Amino acid sequence: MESSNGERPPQGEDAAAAAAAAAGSIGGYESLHRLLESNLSPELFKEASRLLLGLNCGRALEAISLPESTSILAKAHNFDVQAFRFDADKEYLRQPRVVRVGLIQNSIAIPTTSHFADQKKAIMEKVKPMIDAAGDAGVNILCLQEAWTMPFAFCTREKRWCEFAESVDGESTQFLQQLAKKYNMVIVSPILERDVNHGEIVWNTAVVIGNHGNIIGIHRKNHIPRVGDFNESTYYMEGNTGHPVFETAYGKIGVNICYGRHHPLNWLAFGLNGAEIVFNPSATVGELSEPMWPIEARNAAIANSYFVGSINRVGTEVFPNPFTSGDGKPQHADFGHFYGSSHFSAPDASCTPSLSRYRDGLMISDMDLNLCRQIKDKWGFRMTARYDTYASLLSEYLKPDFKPQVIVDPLINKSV
Ligand SMILES: NC(=O)NCCC(=O)O
Repeated sequence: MESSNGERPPQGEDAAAAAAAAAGSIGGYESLHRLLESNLSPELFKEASRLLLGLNCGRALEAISLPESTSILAKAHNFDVQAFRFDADKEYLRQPRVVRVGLIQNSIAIPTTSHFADQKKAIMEKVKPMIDAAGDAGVNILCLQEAWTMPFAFCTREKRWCEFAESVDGESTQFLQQLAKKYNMVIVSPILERDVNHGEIVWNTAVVIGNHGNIIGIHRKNHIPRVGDFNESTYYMEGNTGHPVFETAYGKIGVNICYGRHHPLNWLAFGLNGAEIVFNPSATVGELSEPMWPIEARNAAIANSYFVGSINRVGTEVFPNPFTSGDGKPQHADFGHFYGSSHFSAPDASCTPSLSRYRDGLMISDMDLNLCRQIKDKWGFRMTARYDTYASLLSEYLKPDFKPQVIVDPLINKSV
């Protein structure tokens, strides 16, 4: 059946998703992939997928099957699960290094007007079955979304939301440490951090928890947005942890938190430090960034010969007090639609389809990390980069008397 605007409503969705679509929500179609799948012939869909998602080792990415318990949890708790496999070529001197990696995207659990303690508890209760599903599926490294323990309240500029901040070894870390140990899984936990040893200031931080439940280290968000309603500079400053790469039991990982994905040199720095997988836990809305979303992480994976796991939260979060965007438009009480669409990108330019644009989800991928070096050998980007010239340009640029290297056409004003 077609709607009045000629679009087919989503197929096989749950009631909430169908209601969102019927209401004309920007959530509408679940993903580009599913939109194409439901509208193209199988033959054309295969070709469109090849063009959009690329090929891995000359083939379309294969879906992998997961244990029944994962599907049961997904059904019972109404989240999307998708799982794929990235291969690498066979090598004679190295065994394959296959790791199973997971990404979790979710909406908040109860209204932002609820007691803060209840909100946090409800989110943790909501995310727990998704972590259990990842654990049951044998995920080795799991990453949650940016500031996962709270609504993304920074649009409001109200300081009371700072109450969600926790010390690095606080409540959410302790909760995840048990699960990391239980499932022998590395967990990346992006939170609002309260730095108790430095004047109780607040940071946007990812805590990296090892598979023994130990805290391996932290990374603080390097680039703080000042765009649209993303007024995060009201709450925390640019991070002071550089570009650490955490060598875990399953591979070398980095975390490029949200807005850092717009900065190619930020991605580069994790690559120079040897990352094999970089996570990009995010919170971003459709009107602002959706056209950029499938491009930036994928480009970073290609340019730096590593895998990228991109995560965005889901849903529309409505806040108690309206705020303005400082653009002369009417005040409003929500950011807009967080469009989910979490996915993986690989160094060979292939990528998975995305999770739902409006449902909670768990994306799982097996990835042979040998692909990183194979692609470095094939394309030689590290070898052909001109780091010396970039470094000297950057050091000149930082000087107050920097002059851009522009050669003006002496005939620029001459009429023809
Ligand atoms: N959380 C965050 O940094 N959002 C900024 C908006 C964007 O980068 O799309």
